[in-house]
Amino acid sequence: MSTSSARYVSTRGQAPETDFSDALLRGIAPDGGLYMPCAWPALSPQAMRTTDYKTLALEAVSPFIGDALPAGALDRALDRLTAGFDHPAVTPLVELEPGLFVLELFHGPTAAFKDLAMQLVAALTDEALAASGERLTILTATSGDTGAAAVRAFAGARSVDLVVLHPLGRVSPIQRRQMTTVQADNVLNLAVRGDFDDCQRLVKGLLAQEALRERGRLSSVNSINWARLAGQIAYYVSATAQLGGPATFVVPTGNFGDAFAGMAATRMGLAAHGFVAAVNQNDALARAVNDGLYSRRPAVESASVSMDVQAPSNFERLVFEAAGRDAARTRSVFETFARDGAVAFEPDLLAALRAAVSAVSIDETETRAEIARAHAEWGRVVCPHTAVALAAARRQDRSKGPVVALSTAHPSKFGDFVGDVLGFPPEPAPVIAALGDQAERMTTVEATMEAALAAVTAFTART
Ligand SMILES: N[C@@H](CCOP(=O)(O)O)C(=O)O
Repeated sequence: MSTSSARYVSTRGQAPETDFSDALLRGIAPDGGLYMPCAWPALSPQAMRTTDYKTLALEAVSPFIGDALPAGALDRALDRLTAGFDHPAVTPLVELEPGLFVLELFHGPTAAFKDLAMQLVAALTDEALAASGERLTILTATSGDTGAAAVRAFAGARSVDLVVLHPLGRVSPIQRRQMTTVQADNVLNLAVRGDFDDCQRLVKGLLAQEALRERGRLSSVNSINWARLAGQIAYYVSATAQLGGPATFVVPTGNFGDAFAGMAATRMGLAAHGFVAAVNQNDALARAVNDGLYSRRPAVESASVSMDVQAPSNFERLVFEAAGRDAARTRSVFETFARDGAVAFEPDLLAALRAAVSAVSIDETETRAEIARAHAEWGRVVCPHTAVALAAARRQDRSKGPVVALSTAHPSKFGDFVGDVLGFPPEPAPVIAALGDQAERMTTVEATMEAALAAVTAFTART
């Protein structure tokens, strides 16, 4: 394990280099780019041999922290993480049929894969704030799962205020109640009249607001925060260890953080046959990779709500890597996209993007059909996001090795839709069954910076 100081650069190249603690507590670089490690650390042989989640996560994540946090911080954070999971393997790998597996990532406190990194990030944030004596306001956009995981991880945290922006009426009722029924004074839920991309745009805009910054540190726990991705690398290592060799990973994709974490694992030396980003009909990423044009369209509503994203933030990290870490070129791509709503890739960049990931779009009809097929063929009840991944996984060539579809959420978070397809409701996950019937607390705002800023300012000024 490394104890040297891991350093971070911005994908836009106009922010000073920094360490893990600062990258964690900023969330996004001051030039609007995303932090990336200056160099990819190598995974230790020990990390790739063990199936013990805490051991492998310690090995995989510690080089990204170096000596930027107090000694033992990661060890304590991983104890907190693993204690919150209801499966001894934490991320069990299940074979569906020869050569096809699902990696179950939903055994945590909110029954979605976000818990794996969010619990870790919350514990590491506590450690960083205790060391610096600061308070932090966290701003987070969600299409359902991130917000629930963040509320669960940060509710009641002494040095943190958490503001979660979700698109009004566009998350599942369970996802909404996981956020809004938590009675914690340090949590504000904003229901935004817009879509997830509006919420993410507002978060990025709020992070840059001087008026808010003057009142204290601001950060985000979306996957724009490098610490989120570092935490998600571990389960690719775990899957490969459980399998005993490399796989093709099919990742249900929204903000592209999860898929990018897998690619990061391979940069660190993990063997994999490839990555497939499985998107729903919100297919900006698939169109970018398959057609070479990254263009903005309004998000459409789907059953796999957590993937209703048309401007996936982590695509910027992929472009940065594919461009050979050319920050000026990356900046130009994303400034063009922000200005014109579309950017075409030059042939060399497109070839590098395609070498890193392939992308498949699965529509609502196929999602429903896959939920029914998964139940008929394997007796498995799956959530719509997992169904998107499984439908894409069926299209993959298994002759070069096994295919692993990531199962990112428990079906009972989407009980109405899954129940409608199958004709019976999914068995609730214990953490869903335990959801109380407390009154919901949320504030509805327009999708404008003025409205969001006013709500956040009033919240942070409340004491
Ligand atoms: N799928 C997400 C959208 C935000 O993704 P993140 O990984 O960047 O936090 C959600 O469930 O909210």
